[in-house]
Amino acid sequence: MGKNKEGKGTHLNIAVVGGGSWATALVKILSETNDYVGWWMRDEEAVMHIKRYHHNPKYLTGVELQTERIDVTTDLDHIVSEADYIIFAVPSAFLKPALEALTVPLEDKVVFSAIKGIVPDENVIVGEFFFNKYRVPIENIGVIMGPCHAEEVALERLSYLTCASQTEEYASNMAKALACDFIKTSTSDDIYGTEYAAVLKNIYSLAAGICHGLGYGDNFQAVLVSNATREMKRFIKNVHPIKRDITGSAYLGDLLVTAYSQFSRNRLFGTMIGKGYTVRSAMLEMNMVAEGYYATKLIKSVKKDLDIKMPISNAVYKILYEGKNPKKVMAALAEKFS
Ligand SMILES: NC(=O)c1ccc[n+]([C@@H]2O[C@H](COP(=O)([O-])OP(=O)(O)OC[C@H]3O[C@@H](n4cnc5c(N)ncnc54)[C@H](O)[C@@H]3O)[C@@H](O)[C@H]2O)c1
Ligand SMILES: O=P(O)(O)OC[C@H](O)CO
Repeated sequence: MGKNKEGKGTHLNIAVVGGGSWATALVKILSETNDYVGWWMRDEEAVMHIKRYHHNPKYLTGVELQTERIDVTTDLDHIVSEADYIIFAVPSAFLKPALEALTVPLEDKVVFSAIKGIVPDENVIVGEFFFNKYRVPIENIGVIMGPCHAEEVALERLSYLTCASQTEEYASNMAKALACDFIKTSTSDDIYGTEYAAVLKNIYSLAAGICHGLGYGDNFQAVLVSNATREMKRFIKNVHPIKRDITGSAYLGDLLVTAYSQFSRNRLFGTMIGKGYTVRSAMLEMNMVAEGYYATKLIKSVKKDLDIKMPISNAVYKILYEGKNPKKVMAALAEKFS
């Protein structure tokens, strides 16, 4: 790793996999700081559009991309072969299908997940999925987490990201690669805790949205978020008991941004449910993916052998997957809060 041509950033052989909002935001950041960014997306028309007009036609369309530094393609093998560090930013529900095209090994790569979800059928977080299915050593796995909406990256509003890996050098290299005028970065070794926090905060954001849609006010939302923080802490402590400060920005910070922000996909999805939309109609309304919808179901399988009280996740499950009345379920949940 060294300075890039303008001497202002770093150079890592790095690539981003994904064509949505977060992948686009990460490519924008990395092309500020790196000479070269590989970028895979599945949509050939979008690739042509980006090369010609320097904008993603579907996501963060206002962002002008520095395409002279970006190698954008639908050829996943090419992107993976060229890179040492690969960031995955495909919604968890589509990760396995996206990887079907991959024929080159990942074992010798440094694999970072920017995905905040659980892999369907496998019922594991993304880091574990790459370890189990692609034989990526745990030391080569990292995650990029923290309270950061792609839309605010597009606006270059100051944001903070946490790069976690059990190999300090990889976390630190990624943190340097992502740091720019509007992104501050820090490192961590808590790859499990930060990933689970990001999965859970999406479910709690759905709950916040549902309650907002039902007409609950700020006073109640604050109590919901306090209870969600405790639920998150109980869960993470149980699945990966190490010393951590749950009030850190990759844990509580991410919960707060997703529960309160106007940009939150999960909160928006939940708000629609609270207002009476069906799951199907809420999905059709959104051009984007609310990860919490999938996580609500999958976290149940992850925790089935664990004795952890998770009243908020259970309430969201009842509403989304058992068709229970949101008003009644949230009223019953509210009785359990303190
Ligand atoms: N958007 C953010 O601000 C943000 C921030 C941090 C992390 N993340 C995480 O990044 C990941 C990607 O989220 P996003 O916000 O970029 O998603 P998005 O909703 O912006 O984009 C959806 C992506 O999924 C693809 N897709 C949609 N339907 C598909 C299908 N049927 N098969 C295959 N692909 C399909 C689309 O082509 C697009 O690339 C998620 O895990 C999310 O939690 C998002
Ligand atoms: O708030 P959401 O649901 O759009 O999630 C996006 C990011 O995870 C926020 O950090």
